[in-house]
Amino acid sequence: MPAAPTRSVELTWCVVSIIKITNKYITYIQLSSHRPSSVLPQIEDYASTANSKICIVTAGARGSEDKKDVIVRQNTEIFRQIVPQLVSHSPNCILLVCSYPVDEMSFVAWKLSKLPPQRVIGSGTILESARFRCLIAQKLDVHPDSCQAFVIGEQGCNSIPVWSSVSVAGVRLRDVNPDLGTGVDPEDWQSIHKEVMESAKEVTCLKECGSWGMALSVARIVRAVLFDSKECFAISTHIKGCRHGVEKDVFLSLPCIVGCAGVQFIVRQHLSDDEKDCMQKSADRMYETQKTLGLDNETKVEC
Ligand SMILES: NC(=O)c1ccc[n+]([C@@H]2O[C@H](COP(=O)([O-])OP(=O)(O)OC[C@H]3O[C@@H](n4cnc5c(N)ncnc54)[C@H](O)[C@@H]3O)[C@@H](O)[C@H]2O)c1
Repeated sequence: MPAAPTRSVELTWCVVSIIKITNKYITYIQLSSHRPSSVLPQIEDYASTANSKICIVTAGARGSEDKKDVIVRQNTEIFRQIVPQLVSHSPNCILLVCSYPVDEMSFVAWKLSKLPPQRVIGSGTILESARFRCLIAQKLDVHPDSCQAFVIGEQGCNSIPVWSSVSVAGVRLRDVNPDLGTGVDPEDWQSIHKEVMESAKEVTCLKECGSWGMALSVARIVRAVLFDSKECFAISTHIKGCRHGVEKDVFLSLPCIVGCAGVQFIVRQHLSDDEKDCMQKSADRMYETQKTLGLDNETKVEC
């Protein structure tokens, strides 16, 4: 693996570095950097991206994550410049969105691209889910691969840990501890979700860069698409009508089977009433933000 630059490590750079060494078969990766760099090729001419199987969009405005509404509007303008051009040259591509805030930007990319919803994927809560599994595994002293656990919904502080389905080797932990993940749990499993949300800051503090974990997650999604592996990831997807009561055109994370067609299907987890309620609240928040983006008149794609 190439040595990490000491300053200003962009997500694009990390994704490309990881994919280069793990995957020989990628035909093209969309790079978003405008910044002159000896490492990142610059794309001025979108024709050079023609017939990509997968286009990864990491372009985004810099700004405080507290000002999410401002960033959504700025990034929507950036996506207007990028997405239609990309898709016109690669009409059969899978569009993989990483830009913040990923759920809103996946919706924007879907609207602007006019692609079928299963071909627009947001990186969503894939990294949170990996960290969640890891911390649960540490507490139980088992390998993370032996733990099934997902963080779903909205990426960030409103994400939802699905305590109701956490299991090890098919044993649901709620069957062992019915209070698992609740406020009255004597074992305080709830604090693990807090740790997941704080871990991004901690990683950035310790490593001076938080992009490598995200880049590894993106590389896993890319591999699943290119090798049609049908792996299951918590990624941001169009969730309307997915049986959790959400009837709005919004993108939120749910466990999805990923293959060459993008999201092959959404896994229908049995959520508790509280978890469904949180999904609905996130969907309502998304919908309110989306209404302000002026995308309502874009051509609607049938789901
Ligand atoms: N770093 C992470 O761990 C991480 C994780 C998840 C999501 N994200 C999100 O992914 C995005 C990229 O992260 P980053 O750390 O690389 O940020 P960054 O600010 O270093 O990179 C953003 C890139 O977008 C480019 N850009 C801006 N406007 C553009 C336009 N109109 N056309 C083409 N390119 C344009 C910039 O030149 C820059 O290269 C951000 O939105 C970030 O919030 C980052």
